[in-house]
Amino acid sequence: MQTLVVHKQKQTGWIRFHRPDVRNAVNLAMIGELESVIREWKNDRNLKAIVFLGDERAFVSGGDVSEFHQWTKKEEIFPVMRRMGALLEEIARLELVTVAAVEGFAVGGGCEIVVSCDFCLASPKAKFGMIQVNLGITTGWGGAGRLMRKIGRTRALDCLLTGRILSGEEAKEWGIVDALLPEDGFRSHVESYVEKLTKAPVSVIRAYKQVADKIEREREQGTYELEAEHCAVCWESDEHRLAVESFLNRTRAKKE
Ligand SMILES: CC[C@@H](C(=O)O)C(=O)SCCNC(=O)CCNC(=O)[C@H](O)C(C)(C)COP(=O)(O)OP(=O)(O)OC[C@H]1O[C@@H](n2cnc3c(N)ncnc32)[C@H](O)[C@@H]1OP(=O)(O)O
Repeated sequence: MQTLVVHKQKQTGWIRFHRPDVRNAVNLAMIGELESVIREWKNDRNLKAIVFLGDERAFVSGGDVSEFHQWTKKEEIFPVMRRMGALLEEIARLELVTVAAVEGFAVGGGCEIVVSCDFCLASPKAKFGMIQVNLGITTGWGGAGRLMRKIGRTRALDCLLTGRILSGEEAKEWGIVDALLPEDGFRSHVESYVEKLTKAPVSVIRAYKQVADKIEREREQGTYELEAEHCAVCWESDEHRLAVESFLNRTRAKKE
């Protein structure tokens, strides 16, 4: 694997996003690797949980702005958005406890990954934001619908429309983060927390996850296809093109 570091420990699978030079941005290689780990682990009847984590600087900084900008037409970007949206839907529906453990930035698609997990554990230094609006686009991976279901329509619309960045503490107050864990020894605190969440037998965990999934299905359809479509339409706009150019020029200018 080139973009992920994965291992199993006891009955928990650990997936660490690992593209540190671009703050763990999601590119096509990462989507492919994530699909293959999830599809293998979802059939492991011994596994109880999956923990997603990044590093101290970033959990995930969203889609890879440079790589994805080879595609400028909605017909080109829509399949990429829908593919990642479908993967997050699969993650949300796993019969395993899923945990996002966040130390640094979880922005854009990174925040969409967070809200597709059952739990979010964060360091006080973590930062969360649905910042897609700053690029003149919407969420493309189903995160808007999930955020609305998780923290309520008004707070979610505030995050989505303003692109505000929430600190770990604010995100806890807003309902995105379930527990704040100390920055020092963050990973071992995550391990202990996950150990408590996974005391139950596999059959109990799977049963409760089935119930949670059934309730979610009955309440409403997932919105990832709709979001992928909206995002693909916004992708073609001048606002988006200019915002991306400005982000890429900013990082180029820092190097000069
Ligand atoms: C496309 C899918 C869509 C969705 O459906 O949701 C999205 O995800 S849209 C949102 C895309 N993400 C962003 O716009 C975030 C961009 N990144 C940042 O704002 C910042 O990098 C950060 C995450 C707040 C971290 O800031 P900082 O610690 O100061 O790092 P730098 O900004 O200096 O970045 C270091 C390095 O990494 C590159 N980088 C960062 N994020 C991305 C990214 N998402 N895609 C590609 N590259 C990224 C950045 O260009 C720097 O590169 P170098 O200058 O070459 O070192």
